[in-house]
Amino acid sequence: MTNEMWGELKKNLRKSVGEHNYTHWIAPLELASVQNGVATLAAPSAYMGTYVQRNFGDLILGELSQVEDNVRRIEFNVIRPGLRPAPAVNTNQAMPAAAPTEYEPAAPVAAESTGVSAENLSMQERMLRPAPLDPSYTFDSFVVGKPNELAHAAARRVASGGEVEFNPLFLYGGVGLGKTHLMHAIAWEMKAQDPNLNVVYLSAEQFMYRFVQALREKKMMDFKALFRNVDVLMVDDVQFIAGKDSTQEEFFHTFNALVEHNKQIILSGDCAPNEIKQLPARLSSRLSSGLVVDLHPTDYELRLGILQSKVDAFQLKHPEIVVADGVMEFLAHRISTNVRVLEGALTRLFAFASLVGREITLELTQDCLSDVLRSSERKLTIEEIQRQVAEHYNIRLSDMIGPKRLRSFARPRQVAMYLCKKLTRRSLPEIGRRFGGRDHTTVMHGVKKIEELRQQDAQIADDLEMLRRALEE
Ligand SMILES: Nc1ncnc2c1ncn2[C@@H]1O[C@H](COP(=O)(O)OP(=O)(O)OP(=O)(O)O)[C@@H](O)[C@H]1O
Repeated sequence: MTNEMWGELKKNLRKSVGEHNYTHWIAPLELASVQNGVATLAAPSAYMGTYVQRNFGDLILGELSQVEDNVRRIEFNVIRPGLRPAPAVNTNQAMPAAAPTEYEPAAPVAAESTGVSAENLSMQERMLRPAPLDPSYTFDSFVVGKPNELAHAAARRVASGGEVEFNPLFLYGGVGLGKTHLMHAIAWEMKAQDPNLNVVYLSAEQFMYRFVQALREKKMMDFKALFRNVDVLMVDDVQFIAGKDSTQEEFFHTFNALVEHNKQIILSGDCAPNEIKQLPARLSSRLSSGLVVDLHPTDYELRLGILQSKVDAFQLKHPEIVVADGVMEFLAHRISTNVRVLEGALTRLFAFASLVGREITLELTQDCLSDVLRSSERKLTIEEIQRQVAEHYNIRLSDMIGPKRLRSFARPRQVAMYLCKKLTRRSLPEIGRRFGGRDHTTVMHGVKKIEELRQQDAQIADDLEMLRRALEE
């Protein structure tokens, strides 16, 4: 991706986020690299990176993926004072093995904020310096629901210490579903039980970064010794090392040595080990040898529970802010992409409400979050609706679309037409075409009929509500 493309992309962002947000948050960002599906942006401070990630992360990702279709994630690096960011690199370019980088990876925020420069740290501190743990990522703040209950139970079991039962514990799932949160929670819990326990948490990218550093400084023996002496090793986003031959080789040896000594390993990834592309079979089978659990996409109830707990936490700090009825339900319905986006939306709402001193109403929510709501809008297709309705009424899809006028087919057909009209932006003629080439007046009649029945027939009203929920989830 070229600097020109990045410039163009920023112009689009400017339109979406408005002038004020653009000047403060987007304009200072530079694109450092796009590699292996990760776009790295350079921000002047860690705080800025975190803020942008939370509030505009999905928007930026959306724009980036229009230009580079393999971008799945964005990360932020901190520009060290006095250094300009490296020019944006071509995605096809492989990362030079030991290229000196002008950036600190995102994690050294702790060192930065305590004023300790990386150069002054000892070899041991540099190599094993864990990424900071987020104090808010604890078991107490983790909301458990059906989609994550197994992962939560496994994390709790591992955190309770004692005999190592599953090694490694491998947590996987889509973006922003709580993998990192659970890993930090395990680390906090273990440290609370035994403050002397050497728990090292870091991202796979940081593991690679340190490995490359050790190679460059000819400190491989130290690197090996240090990593093999930890009590608990946690590596986030392991898919990152796939295809990086020497890093994955070293990781494999570290992994084996720790397992051999009965040391707990906890890993996370965006998919199951056997689905990680370019990961050698022997490593993938080692990673699958303990307990592999996935975090499923959130459902409506879990999202509502998470929102409730976040609102409670916000209101502890800002008791003056009132959230009107229906706002959380609205957000839980409309933002189903991932929890990070949900949280970002809430943070923005609270910031806005506290600035203007107003109650958080539905209207304010829609105004303040119009960009997030737009980008989270799931584009339902007519086919999806037809399929769901056919399944609900237990009829074949072909009967729903076909010419038969039997009531047992005609009513579900009208329900499906009604939902297509309400939940998609398709025109009546277009809907008619997709229902076996029917005329738009037939669709209009069907929609009207269901609108009437909805008022008179509780069963139809229930069916519609259930179908709408299932489709919007
Ligand atoms: N069940 C939950 N309860 C409370 N907060 C949650 C829950 N799930 C996710 N979150 C919050 O959502 C945000 C994103 O979660 P987290 O960073 O753990 O996701 P992840 O699965 O590691 O994502 P990625 O794949 O991007 O690394 C965090 O702020 C986390 O606290």
